[in-house]
Amino acid sequence: HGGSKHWSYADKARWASAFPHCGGHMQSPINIDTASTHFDPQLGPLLLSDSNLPPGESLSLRNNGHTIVLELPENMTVAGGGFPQPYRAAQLHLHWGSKLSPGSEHTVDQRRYAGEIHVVFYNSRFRTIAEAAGERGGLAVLAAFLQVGSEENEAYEDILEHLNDIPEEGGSTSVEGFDIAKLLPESLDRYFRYNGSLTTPPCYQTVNWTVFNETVLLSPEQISDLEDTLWDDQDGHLQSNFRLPQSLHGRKVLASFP
Ligand SMILES: NS(=O)(=O)c1c(F)c(F)c(SCCc2ccc(C(=O)O)cc2)c(F)c1NC1CCCCCCC1
Ligand SMILES: [Zn+2]
Repeated sequence: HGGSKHWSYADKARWASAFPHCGGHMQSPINIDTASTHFDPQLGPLLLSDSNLPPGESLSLRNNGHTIVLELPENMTVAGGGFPQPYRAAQLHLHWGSKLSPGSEHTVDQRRYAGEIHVVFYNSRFRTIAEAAGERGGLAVLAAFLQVGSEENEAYEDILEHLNDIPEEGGSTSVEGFDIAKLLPESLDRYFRYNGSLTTPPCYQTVNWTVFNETVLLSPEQISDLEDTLWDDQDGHLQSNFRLPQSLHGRKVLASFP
């Protein structure tokens, strides 16, 4: 992944020179202007299967210098939601900000949330994610906004309690299986949908994006754990790992709700 060439969020203006797709016309993230979205009744609820991973199953959690990545079993799938075929789970990772400013990737009516979870899937008609990542409709990412609430979020704690094991880039640890669905909003039937890209190099324009309308609440301590515990590959705090909104270039954003 990530290619051999080095990149960082500090030099995101130069990504397109090293990774041509990053200069394309179907890039992510975007600002979602709710007044301009189009209701599409074909966009039914998303159906997650086999997301309740048994505690005996251990998952790898890794600090790759850009985010923390939790590997997911490929028998976990998502279907419905207007997808042509079921998609298999690959990994999930997070985007966050710093104490000074929030760090979601997508914005809604120019509002940026504290953070964002991305659950990455690949189209089951491909054998591997590497193959799917290069094909139109190959990837599907489910995105939900993280907001600061009053209660500790137990599902997120199953991940965040391990951050101290992986402060440095390249660090990895194992996490006991839990219900991955609990990391997403309760209702999977209200979401925005558009065609876009990976939000980091190589920026492949092969992602079917789903951005849930309902947000997920974490405690203030959980958000600050995420902001203050990890280091990137330049010996700086791993913070504000989000790309700025990209132009729609005429793309339509659909909504599963009126
Ligand atoms: N928002 S996103 O989905 O575009 C995204 C990011 F914003 C990301 F920041 C990332 S992490 C950066 C890419 C990367 C770097 C190193 C390693 C490794 O050492 O294992 C792995 C990956 C990241 F991994 C992803 N998603 C990956 C994109 C890279 C490969 C394609 C398939 C998995 C999805
Ligand atoms: Zn992401």
